[in-house]
Amino acid sequence: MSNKKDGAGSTTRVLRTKVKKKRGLKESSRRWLERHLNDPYVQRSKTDGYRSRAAYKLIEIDDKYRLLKPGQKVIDLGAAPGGWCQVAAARTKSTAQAPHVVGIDYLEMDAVPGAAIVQMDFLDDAAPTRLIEALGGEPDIVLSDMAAPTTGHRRTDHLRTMHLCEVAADFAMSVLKPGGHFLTKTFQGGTENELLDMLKRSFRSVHHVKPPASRDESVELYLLAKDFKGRAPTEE
Ligand SMILES: C[S@@+](CC[C@H](N)C(=O)[O-])C[C@H]1O[C@@H](n2cnc3c(N)ncnc32)[C@H](O)[C@@H]1O
Repeated sequence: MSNKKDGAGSTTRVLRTKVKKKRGLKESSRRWLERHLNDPYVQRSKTDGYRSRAAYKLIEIDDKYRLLKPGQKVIDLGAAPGGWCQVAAARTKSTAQAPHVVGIDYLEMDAVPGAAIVQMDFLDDAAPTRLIEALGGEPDIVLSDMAAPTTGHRRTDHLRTMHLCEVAADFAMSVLKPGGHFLTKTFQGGTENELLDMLKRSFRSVHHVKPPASRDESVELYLLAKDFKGRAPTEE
């Protein structure tokens, strides 16, 4: 995959210029930028043409659990800048003309070949309908890498991201095909156990995953719920 086609290297160029200038950058920000730029996954993503190092988290999880298959329909929640969409589109590619991957983010992002992008807040009441319309049917897989913008207050950040995770789980259980899968970012500590119990009732296998690309020092974890049991038939 060429990074010239979709500008995967442009963010890094801007960051490198900032590090070089150093003046005006706080010490902690400068350290973060240096760590980011020296990160082997960041460097690999430039060579491989992925928009984000996050792409490798999905690649590693999918290589291990074999979720994505050609012809499947996928919804990617919190898609920008598009790394997961790139991986999902490549791994579900089939002869069908219609996009089989739909990503949503409130941030603007460049088009991803093989994926349709909906720019809106996933918490908007209209988002589920927009996503299903754009996909043209129910998904086989719902992915969520959504993270709330950080406030600096750890507990607040945790609660806000866990809320996104819970809304994503409700959405997945209301739209997935029987046998479908749900993968979501979550955080270590407390709340996710309630979510775990809810998912265990609806999926045949549920467990936490920490892919090697997720930094050891990060409290981030992924929750993988496989083989959706399906919804109870609605009463007439
Ligand atoms: C960690 S990034 C996702 C990276 C992406 N998986 C990739 O591979 O490029 C998290 C994204 O979640 C998005 N997000 C957070 N809350 C959201 C919401 N309520 N609706 C839509 N997107 C949201 C953020 O804008 C951000 O782009």
